[in-house]
Amino acid sequence: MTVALHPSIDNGLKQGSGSFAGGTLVCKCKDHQVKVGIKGDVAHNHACGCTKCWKPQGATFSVVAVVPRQNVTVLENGDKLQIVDPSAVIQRHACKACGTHMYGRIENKGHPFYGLDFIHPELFQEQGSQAPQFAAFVSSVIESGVKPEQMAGIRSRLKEIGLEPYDCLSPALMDAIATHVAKAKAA
Ligand SMILES: N[C@@H](CCC(=O)N[C@@H](CSCO)C(=O)NCC(=O)O)C(=O)O
Ligand SMILES: [Zn+2]
Ligand SMILES: [Zn+2]
Repeated sequence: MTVALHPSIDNGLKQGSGSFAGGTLVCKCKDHQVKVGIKGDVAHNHACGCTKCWKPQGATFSVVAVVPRQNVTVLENGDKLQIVDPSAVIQRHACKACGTHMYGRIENKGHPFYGLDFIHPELFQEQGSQAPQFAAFVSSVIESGVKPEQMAGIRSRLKEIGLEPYDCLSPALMDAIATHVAKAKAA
């Protein structure tokens, strides 16, 4: 049986159009849905195995990307949003009714990713946003109940669909974090 990762990638990656102009993220409620407008395409889209990112029912990984925070606007039913864990680095604003995370915001101005919000592109009502580029925090799925002996199958399935598995972030993002830290230390 094929290893299930996430419904939006289990049948292979759907490449982005390369000219996605933005769209609307919609929560899973049947009515009074929370809607969040996003300007422009997403960046650094990835499958994330961490325990904190929102995943649809039954998924092992989330699919999460970043956008500049100024490109994110709550359009409808923002009164249904609440912060999942105010002490977390990424403050995830979730729909109180259905639990879907609509955007995650970093408020710490010293954080390497300050200025970027985390969103789940599968919630776009439009097609064409950037496809996932890699898989992050892969070993962390064990914290959600995956057995260590399942990891070889998970990593090989990720590679098969074109997502290089990393146990933290991708080398490009780890380099960006280290560059930020080095500059902060030098200042
Ligand atoms: N093993 C932990 C890892 C959690 C973690 O560090 N997650 C990252 C990536 S989230 C999107 O890529 C992170 O930056 N978290 C900050 C936060 O969640 O506030 C686990 O699985 O819980
Ligand atoms: Zn909802
Ligand atoms: Zn995560």
